[in-house]
Amino acid sequence: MSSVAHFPDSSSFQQQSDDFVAWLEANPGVRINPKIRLADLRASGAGRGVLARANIEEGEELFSIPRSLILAVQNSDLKSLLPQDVESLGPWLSLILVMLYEYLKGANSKWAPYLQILPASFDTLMFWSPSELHELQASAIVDKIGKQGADQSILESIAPIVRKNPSFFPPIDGLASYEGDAGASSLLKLAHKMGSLIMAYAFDIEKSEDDEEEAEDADESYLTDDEEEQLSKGMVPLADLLNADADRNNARLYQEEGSLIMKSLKPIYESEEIFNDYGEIPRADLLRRYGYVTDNYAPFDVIEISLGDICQAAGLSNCDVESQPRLQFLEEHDVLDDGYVIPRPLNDASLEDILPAELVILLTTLCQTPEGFEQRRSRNKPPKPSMDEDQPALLYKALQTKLAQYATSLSHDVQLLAGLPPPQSPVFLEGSNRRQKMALQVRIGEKEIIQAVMAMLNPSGTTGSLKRIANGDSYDTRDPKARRL
Ligand SMILES: C[S@@+](CC[C@H](N)C(=O)[O-])C[C@H]1O[C@@H](n2cnc3c(N)ncnc32)[C@H](O)[C@@H]1O
Repeated sequence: MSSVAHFPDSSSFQQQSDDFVAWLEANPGVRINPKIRLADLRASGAGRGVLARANIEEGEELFSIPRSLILAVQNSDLKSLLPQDVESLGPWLSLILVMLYEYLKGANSKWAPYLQILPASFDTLMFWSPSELHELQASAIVDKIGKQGADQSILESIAPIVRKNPSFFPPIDGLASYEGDAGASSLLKLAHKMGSLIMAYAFDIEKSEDDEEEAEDADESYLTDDEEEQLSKGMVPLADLLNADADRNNARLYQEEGSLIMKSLKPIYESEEIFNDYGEIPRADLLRRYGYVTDNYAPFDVIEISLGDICQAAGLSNCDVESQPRLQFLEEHDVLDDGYVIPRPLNDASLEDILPAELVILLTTLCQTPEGFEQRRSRNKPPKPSMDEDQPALLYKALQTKLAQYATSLSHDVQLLAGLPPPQSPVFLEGSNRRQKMALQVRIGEKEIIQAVMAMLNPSGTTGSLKRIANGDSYDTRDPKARRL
């Protein structure tokens, strides 16, 4: 959630919104439907958002932003100031570099009134302290934050350019340069701020036909089978001020030749909020990427069970492919993963609906008798996924292992949550308290899924038949994060 504390100068919040809208409207090619307005939603923890002033019809244009106004590598003069090809840094790092440049230009940046309204601090997981992250307990999201990797990329690819060009990247925080530990730490802080803005605000920008022709002329042999990888990122003023709340989505951004146009997807009534779509993301991922959660995303929650947990439950001493022939066999057939994602079972979903085929193949392979496995191996074919025999017991045991890694029980967490202010309450949680609450919501969702899947695997609630996978009893929960090499 964007809280009061996230905006640099909260006292001039409204003035900054007004300046931003005035700046937008002064730019040729910008159209803003008078039926919408930029609103202050800080009281509900949502920062700025866009509301309807009047009833809006389905398919109505809400606003149009010319491509030239997108804060993107192509539109910043940085690319002509540096000798190197900025775009070759890739979509993320190139935009981080350009945003650093524009941000450090201050009032001289073409995007100054826009940069001014963007938050200066975030609740995304990248910024959580170790003790705040601890509140997420055994959630697999903790291993997906990627701070170390991001630090390394910034130091390797961005720092040398920034350090070599102090006139384009003037040091801040009273530093003489971005050299040394203090310089590196100041640069990392700034670059993470830009990276986090990109993560929560930027759009993947499809090329306009003109750009595509230019790219073809420049390099006719250019080919890619992963178009998404090639899409550049851009910050689209106003379009990125729409919040999102799962299925409350009522608007979409259409990328047209010269401009990007936001249109309503359904009738929107006066005073209603206009919501974009951030996708069907689990709350853990919403927290990682956007730094907020709402209960409307709960249906998209998932759990991830690691290969290590499953191997442990099966009684294997480790999950090294080299020393475990069954894992090696699956690896050779490209059906072995480090972790398996199980979605929340909704609407009478069956095990077949929710369990990924690779997981069931792994369970089946681990449950085979030595003779059965040898036969499979000699036929050089992984088994067909099936949950007919010992597989449910093995998965049940692995889920028990997973559940035991969370420090508190589901019922304890539900009680804790009940003691906190509800979403619509006037008491608004700030800082670490809000983070704690969001972590609680995430881990409750994950524990609910684990328990629901366990109930599906063992509907009678007995553990009699589960004893068949007996040699896994010695599992050691001190090594929950065992990873395949
Ligand atoms: C694309 S921006 C939307 C504009 C943002 N509210 C602002 O004031 O700058 C995405 C950020 O808005 C906030 N946000 C989006 N949807 C939200 C919601 N339904 N509730 C609370 N915060 C939300 C989150 O902080 C998220 O990282």
